[in-house]
Amino acid sequence: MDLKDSISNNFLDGTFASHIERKQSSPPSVIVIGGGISGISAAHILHNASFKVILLESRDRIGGRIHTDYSFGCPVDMGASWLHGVCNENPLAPLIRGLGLTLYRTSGDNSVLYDHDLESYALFDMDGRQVPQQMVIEVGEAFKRILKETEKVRDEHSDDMSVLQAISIVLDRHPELRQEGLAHEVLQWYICRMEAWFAVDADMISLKSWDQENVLSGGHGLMVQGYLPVIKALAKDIDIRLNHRVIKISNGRSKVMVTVEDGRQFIADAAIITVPLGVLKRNLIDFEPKLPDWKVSAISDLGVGNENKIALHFNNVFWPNLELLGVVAPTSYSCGYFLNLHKATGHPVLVYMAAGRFAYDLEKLSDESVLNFVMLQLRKMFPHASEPVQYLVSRWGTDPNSFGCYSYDVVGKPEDVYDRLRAPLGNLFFAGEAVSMEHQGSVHGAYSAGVMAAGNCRRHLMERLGSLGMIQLISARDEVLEATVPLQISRI
Ligand SMILES: Cc1cc2nc3c(=O)[nH]c(=O)nc-3n(C[C@H](O)[C@H](O)[C@H](O)COP(=O)(O)OP(=O)(O)OC[C@H]3O[C@@H](n4cnc5c(N)ncnc54)[C@H](O)[C@@H]3O)c2cc1C
Repeated sequence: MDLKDSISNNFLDGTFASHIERKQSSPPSVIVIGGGISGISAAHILHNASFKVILLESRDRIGGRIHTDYSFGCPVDMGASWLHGVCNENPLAPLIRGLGLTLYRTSGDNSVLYDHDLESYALFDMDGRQVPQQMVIEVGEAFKRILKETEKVRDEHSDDMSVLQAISIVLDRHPELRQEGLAHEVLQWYICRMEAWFAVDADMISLKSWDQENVLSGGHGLMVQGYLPVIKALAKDIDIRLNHRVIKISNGRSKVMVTVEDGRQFIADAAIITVPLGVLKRNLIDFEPKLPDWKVSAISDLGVGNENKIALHFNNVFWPNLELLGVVAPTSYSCGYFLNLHKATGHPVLVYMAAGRFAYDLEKLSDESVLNFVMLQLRKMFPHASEPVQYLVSRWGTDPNSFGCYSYDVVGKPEDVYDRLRAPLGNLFFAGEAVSMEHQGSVHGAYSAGVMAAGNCRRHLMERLGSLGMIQLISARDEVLEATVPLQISRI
């Protein structure tokens, strides 16, 4: 590219940086770092507002922690798969219904413990015997009472503690809530489900924060066609550069210069950073000037959990028509469960889900060993289970593009951690699921964070660069209101 091309491109090679003045008539330029839903939504908004936008993504694909795999001949989400909050207030609802995507609702508003209605799962013990449904229901009730009692423990202590610690205090106080034998294993399974929601073990979940999330109404719906169509729709017409791993961000008074792994440099009026918190924690991006201490401490004050999925594709369906098939065990670490995609999508696929320390431990094994382990679990329930014809193993914890699955509140989390994470630094704006105070760890939270960062960046540049009459400002909200088709939900 010659100098002339570089200038007209507006994203300039660093060597020419000192020669460049932004032409009064040219639109402001923004570099978005990270091509997950947060970065893509930010780029989409700014692109529609006639800003010059370039998106730099380290992987060879877009979507980030949304990763719909099609190698089974059907969509399988190896990252996010549920829309949490199947309601019109969900910021993603208009887009999803506009695209005509179907949701399979796995739970209603009053679902027991987060995700699933009791009627649609079966638990088995280590010897493959099904746990009587009455016991599953009774222990579920006991678990709810235990959690209710932990609220008193919370009120009594000014310092935060882990949910596990609080449960143990409650069980000391209320021996009648303790469970023995098989019932104890079922209680561990409920704890395992809770750990899966936060993607960390119960000894790391904050008692003060665990139930403070503003959960949207409408229950939880699986994206039957996968999440990728949402990403593709938002990514349309955006200048996306794959295999561009950002290693350095220099934040000047009027320009931001971004350097990628192979040494190429891009310059724009502002940048929006949406890389995962796990990546920021590893200091894989060099900031110049260095990030202030309050930002560095915010990055370390929020946790990142881990969850992995092992998807199994079979020739035939040998399991019952239920949504979840669980194995109970003496510890929550040893409990496990399979999501039955056949019920939701009609495809013969089971997805084993592992969270917390266990998810990290699985990543120490080869794919083949992981498969062997998961098949052992499955054969506890169904001794004659056939071998899968294909399988997939995720490794979100060690993937250098994510280093974890999503953020969680650590025990003793400072109140203002989200404000500090989100706060811009001059021409640098921060988005991504981890900066979403209300809906952290979710796709819709990441989306909203991207929309918000784009809005803040746009306002900042308009103030800084003067009035931009030529810019046609189209907000996400305007587009959203056009979609009037209802959400398509099965199993209501
Ligand atoms: C296993 C799993 C299950 C989940 N289940 C659900 C669910 O059911 N429902 C739900 O709502 N949410 C779920 N989530 C969470 C949800 O996927 C995330 O909150 C959301 O997708 C995050 O989007 P993001 O844009 O903030 O980050 P990401 O999607 O991670 O995007 C960040 C992008 O930055 C890129 N990047 C990293 N480093 C660099 C670099 N140096 N330079 C350039 N690019 C870089 C990454 O490759 C990535 O594409 C799940 C996540 C996982 C992993």
